[in-house]
Amino acid sequence: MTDRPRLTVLSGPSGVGKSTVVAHLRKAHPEVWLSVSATTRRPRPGERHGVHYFFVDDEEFDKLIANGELLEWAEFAGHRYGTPRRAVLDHLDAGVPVLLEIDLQGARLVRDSMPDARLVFLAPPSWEELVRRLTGRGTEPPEVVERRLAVARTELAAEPEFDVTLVNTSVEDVAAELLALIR
Ligand SMILES: Nc1nc2c(ncn2[C@@H]2O[C@H](COP(=O)(O)OP(=O)(O)O)[C@@H](O)[C@H]2O)c(=O)[nH]1
Ligand SMILES: Nc1ncnc2c1ncn2[C@@H]1O[C@H](COP(=O)(O)OP(=O)(O)O)[C@@H](O)[C@H]1O
Repeated sequence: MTDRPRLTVLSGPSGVGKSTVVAHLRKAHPEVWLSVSATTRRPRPGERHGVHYFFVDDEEFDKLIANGELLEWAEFAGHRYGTPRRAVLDHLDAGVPVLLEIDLQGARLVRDSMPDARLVFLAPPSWEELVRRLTGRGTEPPEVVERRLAVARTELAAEPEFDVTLVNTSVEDVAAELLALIR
């Protein structure tokens, strides 16, 4: 057995600031490898194929599942999202710390298949602040925001399942705490 670095999974409700924290961390620490997920959702303005996500259609996603190419996958707010298995294992084998930013269902699946993974929950300072961030981001129409907030209520209840909780008050502080956990 090689001495593999640990897999870190960052999860938390939509709009809590996962992408913001991860972007901040990676800017200062590009040595942390962030898995790029496949998704059937359409790109938002500025999102690039292969950088933010691999944007695929339903048929391509079906193939990824059928070929066993996904470490885990889940349906979230009407779209499917999955972690390509090979790249994660290759980076871990090469000694590179790997970070996954995935939803609660995916975090549970990783916990079951890779018990050594460390599960980190990103929590909002308050419910009101979560609503403000998700609405303020302005990337989704009101009905999608509503759907994501409904999911967020159940996701917040799952916090005790995680190894660590970080409260996203300051992006800088949380990114530093996350880095310390990854290393
Ligand atoms: N299970 C799983 N969830 C994912 C994956 N990639 C992204 N997600 C999660 O899917 C949810 C929706 O992501 P997205 O549409 O980009 O919205 P955002 O996170 O609110 O910006 C978030 O909770 C992501 O963490 C994946 O590969 N697997
Ligand atoms: N610590 C923070 N304080 C204030 N606003 C934040 C903080 N972290 C993130 N945000 C803002 O909240 C919104 C949602 O953040 P985002 O990273 O897109 O969340 P997620 O990836 O969890 O869905 C964005 O507009 C972002 O700028």
